[in-house]
Amino acid sequence: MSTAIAPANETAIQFVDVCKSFGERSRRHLVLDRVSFSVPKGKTTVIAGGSGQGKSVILKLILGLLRPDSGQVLIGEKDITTMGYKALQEQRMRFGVLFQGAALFDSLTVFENIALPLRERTRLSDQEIRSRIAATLEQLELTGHEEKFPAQLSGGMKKRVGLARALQLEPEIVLFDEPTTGLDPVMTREIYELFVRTQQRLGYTAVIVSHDIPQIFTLADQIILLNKGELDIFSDPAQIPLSTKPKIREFARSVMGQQAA
Ligand SMILES: Nc1ncnc2c1ncn2[C@@H]1O[C@H](COP(=O)(O)OP(=O)(O)OP(=O)(O)O)[C@@H](O)[C@H]1O
Repeated sequence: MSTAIAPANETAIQFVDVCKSFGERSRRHLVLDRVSFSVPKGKTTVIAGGSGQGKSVILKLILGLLRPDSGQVLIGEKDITTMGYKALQEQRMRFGVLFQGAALFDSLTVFENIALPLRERTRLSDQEIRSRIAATLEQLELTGHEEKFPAQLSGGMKKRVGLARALQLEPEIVLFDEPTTGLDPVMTREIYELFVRTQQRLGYTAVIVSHDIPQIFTLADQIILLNKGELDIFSDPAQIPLSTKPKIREFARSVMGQQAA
């Protein structure tokens, strides 16, 4: 459990004493045990931890797709755990989401894939859509690829198209679930650098669930490590190997290699 809570006006997301378990009483599996943390506005936060530690559960709680057993999940200053369906739907408009596979439509060009949320959710003219997409293509180094189909793109380009699409409705918060799955370490690093540059330029809040250690750690403003229902928060990756908790030091040794020496 951690209590590193920032002032509300600087906070995009806040978990307060959140418990989440699954299963019947006799076989109850406690995944999050009174977890508290804040995600600062306009920064990049990484959530890391071993398999099955609850990283995806946290993303689903943020999106209101799961409700906690107890505790509060605040987006800005609104507690979403008590919201009805309609309010939650409106709330989700504030989010952009980028999942593992980027979920592109194979039969649509890059341009049409990126235009999809604008066509479905806005009344922008074709001209406005074209100019908005041109700006995003440039930011994500995709200019010149707009008429290609997903099958013609490299893995890294697909991820960039996925982010371009997630950014079209100008979200305040972008959630990434293992966004570099399938990429080699060099490409992973490049993609994260581009993602963090884009986040800094546009100013949204990024929450990244990732196994890519240490590549992403050195780029993040905040790192949340999840371990057996508890979490630890670091603003500087160099502090991880210096933790007073033996389990965290062990984690640092096993995944951060020489950095932990
Ligand atoms: N809907 C659900 N019903 C029952 N158990 C669930 C459900 N969702 C998650 N869990 C359990 O909660 C635990 C955490 O799952 P979660 O998917 O958040 O892990 P993770 O940290 O994202 O792991 P990975 O890195 O392998 O994706 C797991 O034990 C999982 O089986």
